[in-house]
Formats: sequence, structure tokens, C-alpha cells
Amino acid sequence: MSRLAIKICGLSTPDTLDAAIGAGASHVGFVHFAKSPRHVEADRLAALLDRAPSHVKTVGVVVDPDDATLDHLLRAGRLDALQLHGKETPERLAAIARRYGVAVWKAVAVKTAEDIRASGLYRDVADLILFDAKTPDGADLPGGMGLRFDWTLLRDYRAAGPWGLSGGLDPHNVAEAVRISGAPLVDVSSGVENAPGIKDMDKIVAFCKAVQHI
Ligand SMILES: O=C(O)c1ccccc1N[C@@H]1O[C@H](COP(=O)(O)O)[C@@H](O)[C@H]1O
Repeated sequence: MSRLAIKICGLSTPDTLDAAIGAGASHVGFVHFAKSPRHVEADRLAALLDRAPSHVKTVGVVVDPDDATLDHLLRAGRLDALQLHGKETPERLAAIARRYGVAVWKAVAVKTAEDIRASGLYRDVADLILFDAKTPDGADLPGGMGLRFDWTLLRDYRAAGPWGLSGGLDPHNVAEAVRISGAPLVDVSSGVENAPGIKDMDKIVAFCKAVQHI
């Protein structure tokens, strides 16, 4: 068991979900965004959520979702948190938290120090801030592209609440990422895949082991 929280994200099959849980992930994430190669529909999500034991937190990753999308998604089963990965405002986060009673995470796209500072806007409404690399203008996805940002930008970050690091992490670089950033939670998707959307169980295990040895 690691003192750091580990989120394995973009899971879409029972065997890779089981691998993440077996390897000691504290959080498992499921992407519900049609443009993503990791998109899971609500009925498939329901079957996956049924497999997650209660000590493992389940996170739904969504991008600028409307209420109809969230109504549908949250009927699938136990989602402990929603990771809002679009351009959601603090007011929208607060409204989602009120309406659904789940934890709300805000993914903040980072390229410069100003992006880190601007995350303060969400301090009072987000249950967790997830710093992720900014994807290129015009990209289909706002995350899940295996891109990383300059982790030294987080060196002097004084967190007012829970936070995590995401973007381009893999079994080989996660220890350095934690050493530089001091992140208490690490989140990975592409770095434990063989191709977009195809998770590799050995890489999932290697990632968890790398974090557990920090
Ligand atoms: O993975 C996706 O396809 C995705 C789609 C829409 C929003 C976010 C998405 N991914 C999340 O981005 C981070 C970083 O991923 P990576 O490790 O750099 O591939 C992670 O939370 C993904 O789940």
C-alpha cells in the first residue's frame, strides 16, 4: 500500500480494472466523452463499477457535461467523484456538487505558472484540483494525450486543499515527477497503454509499484 494516492484512468475492461485494483490503485477512472478512445457508455460503466470494492474510489471523467449527461451517467452506479476536464466554471462545479452530491474534481490545464495561480479560482468549490498538461489548440481531447508539463512549476505550490498531478506520467518518470512536484496523488492513462485506449496490465502494475517504492 502506498502513502501516495494512485489513480489509474481511462479503464474500460474488467481485466484491466481488476489489474489496477489488485496492484493497489486507490482511485480508478472512467472516461465518458464520445471523442475519446477510452469512452465508456453508461451500461458498460455500470458493469465496471460493480467490480470496484468500496475502498477504491471511482471517478467519472467528463468534459463540459450538461445535466442530462450527468443524470444518465450517475444512474450507472457508485461514482465517488466527477473529474471535470473541460472549461467548467467554479459556478458550474458548485451547481454539480449541489445537484449530485458527489465530490467534484477540477482538471486544470497547465502550460505556465499563471495556469497554476489561476487554479485558485476553484479553491472553494473543487474537492480536488488535478493539474494536467494543456493539450494543443484544436486537439480533439483536453487530456489523455500523454503530454506532460514542466513539473517544476509546482515546486512552490502551496495547496489549500487536495490536489494531484496528471499528464504524461508513466512507470519510468512518475518517481521523478513526485520528487519535483511533491504531488500527493498521481494520475495516469496513456502511460499504461499499448495504444490509445488499450491498457496494458503489466504497465499498470509497474506504475503502481513505481509509486509504492517512492
Ligand atoms: O483519456 C481521455 O481520452 C480523456 C478524454 C477527455 C478528458 C480527459 C481524458 N483523459 C485524462 O487526462 C489525464 C491525463 O492523461 P495521460 O496520462 O496524459 O494520458 C488523465 O486524467 C486522463 O484520464
